[in-house]
Amino acid sequence: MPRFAANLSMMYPDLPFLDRFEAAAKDGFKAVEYLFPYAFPAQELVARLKANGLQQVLFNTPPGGTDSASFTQAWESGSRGTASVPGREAEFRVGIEQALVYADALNCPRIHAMVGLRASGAEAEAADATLISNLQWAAVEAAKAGRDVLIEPINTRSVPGFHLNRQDHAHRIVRAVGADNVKVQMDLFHCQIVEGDLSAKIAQYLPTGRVGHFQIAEVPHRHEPGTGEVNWTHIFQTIDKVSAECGWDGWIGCEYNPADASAGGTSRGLGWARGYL
Ligand SMILES: O=C(O)[C@@H](O)C(=O)CO
Ligand SMILES: [Mg+2]
Repeated sequence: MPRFAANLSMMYPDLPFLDRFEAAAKDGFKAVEYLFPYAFPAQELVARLKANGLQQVLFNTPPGGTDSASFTQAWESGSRGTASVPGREAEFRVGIEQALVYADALNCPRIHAMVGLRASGAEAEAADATLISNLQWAAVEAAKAGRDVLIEPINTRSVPGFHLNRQDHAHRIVRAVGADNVKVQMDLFHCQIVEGDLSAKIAQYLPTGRVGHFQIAEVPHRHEPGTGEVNWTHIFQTIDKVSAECGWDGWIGCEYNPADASAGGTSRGLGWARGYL
């Protein structure tokens, strides 16, 4: 059966961030993910996980910057990662180091290194070369700590200018990096917008052993499954069937904005997940 993690950056928007752990646990989640932990002391987050019987299964490396104040600033000023951006290798390395410190404290097996935007006119080949060499360095550092590093194709409707948009591109990069602990974060929201053909893509990529994590949200609006164009029953059955065949036992992050953002709206919107949580 698919295992779902609550994405605390998007779900429970009516609650302060630290209170979202308890809300997710009360709704039956056993795991959480979110964008960034850096605004909080790691021990505060560990306490919330422990108190609510939750595992941390994913978070992102900083989007740019060189210390916790500039991480937030980088996100607010539109930086969406540095992994593929020539000239920002030092920021990338600081980000990986910082993420590994938190991953250790939170006992989180994987981190997502956001690939970044490509400036108009910048060479795609140069971005790919930077991405591969940054990931080769990150793979060694993460392996010492027993962590995986993920890259995620993101659609350009949501993030104009994002360098990595397609699964085949991401898998080409991962193969070129050539490290067992560098994998793809397969977000089916982005995949449906850019490529479609979700079941075939799951069946193609999951058995490669190079999919480290799934995320889901409905399309066209990034809301709960069941509010738009995707047949989620079929998708979850496909993930289940292919996982059973290839031995994949990862998590599916619920990375959606609840359609009802008012108090209690996230929990009321979990009808789609009742049989799974
Ligand atoms: O899909 C997304 O947007 C996220 O998984 C992310 O990491 C950053 O935008
Ligand atoms: Mg995502």
